[in-house]
Amino acid sequence: MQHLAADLGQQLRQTLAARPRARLLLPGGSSPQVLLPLLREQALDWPRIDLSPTDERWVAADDPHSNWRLLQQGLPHAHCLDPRQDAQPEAAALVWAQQLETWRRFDAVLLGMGEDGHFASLFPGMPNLAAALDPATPAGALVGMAPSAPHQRLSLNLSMLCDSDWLGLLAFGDAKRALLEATLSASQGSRELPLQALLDNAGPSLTVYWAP
Ligand SMILES: O=C1O[C@H](COP(=O)(O)O)[C@@H](O)[C@H](O)[C@H]1O
Repeated sequence: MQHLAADLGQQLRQTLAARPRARLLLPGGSSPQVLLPLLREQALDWPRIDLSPTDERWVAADDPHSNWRLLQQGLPHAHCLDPRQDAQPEAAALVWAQQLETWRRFDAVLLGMGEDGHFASLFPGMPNLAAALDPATPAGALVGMAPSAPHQRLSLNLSMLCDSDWLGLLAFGDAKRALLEATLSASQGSRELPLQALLDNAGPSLTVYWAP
């Protein structure tokens, strides 16, 4: 995890040496909980860093399940954009994506994954999954649906998430490792498993950070 924090820190420092602001996307869920304190210790001019979650659960901003809340509390000196840009999820997704449009191309995007092969809030079996994983779909955000509560989500699509100078995937535990290895050795082309689409599309530009 120290290695990941150092790599992200270096990428952000390089960006801030060249430009006024750096743009960073981080995952929510449980995985970043170990990373955030290490990242906060990096020598970075945090007020010049714009941060957004890769996806958000459709709950109140102060709900314990909120990814925005997790990031905002973990990196309090960064400027963390709340995806809840409207009272309705569809409109919120639209406005959130419009705001992120002004940030692209991102400087660093770190993704998390689930044992079911989802990343961000792009879950297997979701009705609008095929379009969300199609690299030909314009970069944007959508309303996602998780199989477990909280069900309703906002998520950036594959095109948006991969539009970054630095792309990482954080995974903990043996089950995620086994899924990654099986997916990497599977034949390319199937987009039924979101993770497969990510690995196919990102190719060698994606660095996987695994920890037990
Ligand atoms: O629901 C989510 O799941 C993934 C993976 O979460 P984890 O708890 O297994 O690390 C996460 O990347 C995503 O941001 C989150 O909303």
